[in-house]
Amino acid sequence: MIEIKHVSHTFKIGKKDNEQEIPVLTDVALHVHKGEVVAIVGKSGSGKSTLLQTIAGFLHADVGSIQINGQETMHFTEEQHAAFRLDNFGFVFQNFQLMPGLTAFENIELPLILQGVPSNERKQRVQKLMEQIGLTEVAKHYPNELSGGQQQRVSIGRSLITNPPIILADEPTGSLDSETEQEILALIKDLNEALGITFIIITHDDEVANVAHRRFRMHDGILKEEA
Ligand SMILES: Nc1ncnc2c1ncn2[C@@H]1O[C@H](COP(=O)(O)OP(=O)(O)OP(=O)(O)O)[C@@H](O)[C@H]1O
Repeated sequence: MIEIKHVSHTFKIGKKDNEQEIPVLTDVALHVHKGEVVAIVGKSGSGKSTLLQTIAGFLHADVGSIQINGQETMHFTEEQHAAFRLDNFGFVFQNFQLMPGLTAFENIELPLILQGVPSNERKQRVQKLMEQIGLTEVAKHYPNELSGGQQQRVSIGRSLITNPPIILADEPTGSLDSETEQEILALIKDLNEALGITFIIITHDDEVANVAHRRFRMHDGILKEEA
């Protein structure tokens, strides 16, 4: 499903005559099977988010190969990446990144509008998904009227509505208390088991990493699988 080989990336900062190089990914390899939950743990600044951005095509790594569903994405144009992302990935972030002026329902509906799905079909799909993930009661609420856990459910709903095979989650429970964290982890587990969705989860937290089938550790840009 995801096959990453020999991916390296160095950020260059400062002016040309005084350029500083920050190596962030070094010869990274990662193979994720369909239906797996994989956790990437590691200290702040170790390169976890950079790897996720590289997989999603928000950032172009200097070298290496990234194959997703059999397609090499390293040399995609921006347009190709954008189209590929919409079909293949859902994103979940620590700070939810919901649109404050849209209701829970409208936030989840948004990716379908971007995909050009007709209004009737959109409403049906959003309603069905909101029932599945326990959000019907808050459909008309705005993000600032929701608890952290509810906001993260909405953001998971938004990531799922286009039926992507892969969800990339960057610290999905990072802003939640431990009880709400457990709820969200249970939801991730259910979605993986019921729908076979593949998850790559970045986390600092061992509790979160425990839901994963396999765990990798990033240390100074080097990724290693842990036993
Ligand atoms: N756009 C950028 N330009 C220059 N350096 C960057 C850029 N983005 C990240 N870095 C640097 O790359 C390194 C890795 O950052 P990254 O965000 O991938 O780490 P992380 O493991 O995800 O950390 P955190 O858990 O704090 O998000 C850090 O030293 C960071 O300062």
